[in-house]
Amino acid sequence: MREKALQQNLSDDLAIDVCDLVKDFGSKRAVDKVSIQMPRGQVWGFLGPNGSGKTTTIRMICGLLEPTSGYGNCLGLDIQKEADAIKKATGYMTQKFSFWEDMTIRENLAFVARLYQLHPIKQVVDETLKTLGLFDRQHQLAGHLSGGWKQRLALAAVTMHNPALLLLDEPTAGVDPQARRDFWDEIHRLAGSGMTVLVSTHYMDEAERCDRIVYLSHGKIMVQGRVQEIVKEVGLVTFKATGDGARERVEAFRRDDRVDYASYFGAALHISARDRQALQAAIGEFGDGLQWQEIETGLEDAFIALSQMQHMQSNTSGKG
Ligand SMILES: Nc1ncnc2c1ncn2[C@@H]1O[C@H](COP(=O)(O)OP(=O)(O)OP(=O)(O)O)[C@@H](O)[C@H]1O
Repeated sequence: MREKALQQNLSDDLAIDVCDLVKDFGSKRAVDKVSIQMPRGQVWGFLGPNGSGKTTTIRMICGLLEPTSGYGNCLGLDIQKEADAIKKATGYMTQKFSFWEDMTIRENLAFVARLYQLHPIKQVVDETLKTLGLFDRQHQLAGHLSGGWKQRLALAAVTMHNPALLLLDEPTAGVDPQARRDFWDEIHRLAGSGMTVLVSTHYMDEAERCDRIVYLSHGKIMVQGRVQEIVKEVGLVTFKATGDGARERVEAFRRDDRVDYASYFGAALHISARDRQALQAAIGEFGDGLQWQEIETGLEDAFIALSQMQHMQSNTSGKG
């Protein structure tokens, strides 16, 4: 009854408007009271460690999985009562999107066009091939394509019916950097034409290309906002050290409780903490002989620190 009353507060102006979504698999809570209010026409990134609940949330949003509790709308449609209409109005690219490998690109797309009852098939397929830059390869077998072209074919298949919302679950996993960049150009082109895109990813450069980020951990939203807002909210101070022996000091800093995060990358040691004084004290103790410089905290540093903090919190509450 209460949910029904609350349901009336959902906004049709939002592409996704879900509240307190919970999903339990047996005794395991995969998604824990997730609420997302996403305006139309934007590109949002869905981030979080493996198993944090991204796929499960996406599947509930597009009506493929019934929530244990919670409610919401997707494109103004009730995620529980209007799942069929949502499926028609969305494009969902799963992590293991599959094709008929022994069929050509054109044949695969024609098959999808028939599934969606798109007419006239030839014209729809021609347009899709041209828009996605697949026309010259239309007669290649899907099974012979490289990872990047396979993902492009998958994108063609899920956007062919011109969905209002595109849900992409780690679409560029295992794809080389140039192909990832091309894929993201396509995503922004689609967003420019009015499509709303929610994309889960583990890549920071991709996260930085999103209008907003939602970061999940253990089924809960830990933080959301623009990249800069998130970095600020995590509130880390970061120092970078170069010089002989920088790499060898990583372990010492990692073991130190005053340091939230230590890592070696870009030929430099990076250490971060929320407590500046504590961090400087640690540098004073273990950082001798290195060249230190304070730098802006990157998104990756912020996320790794977040997941480590969350990990420590759950260990502590587990012990309690
Ligand atoms: N059908 C299922 N039955 C039981 N447990 C499940 C099922 N689907 C997901 N889970 C569990 O729910 C949790 C969240 O999984 P989910 O796939 O949503 O995470 P994810 O953030 O998408 O992970 P990844 O980044 O690895 O894709 C995991 O612990 C997973 O093992």
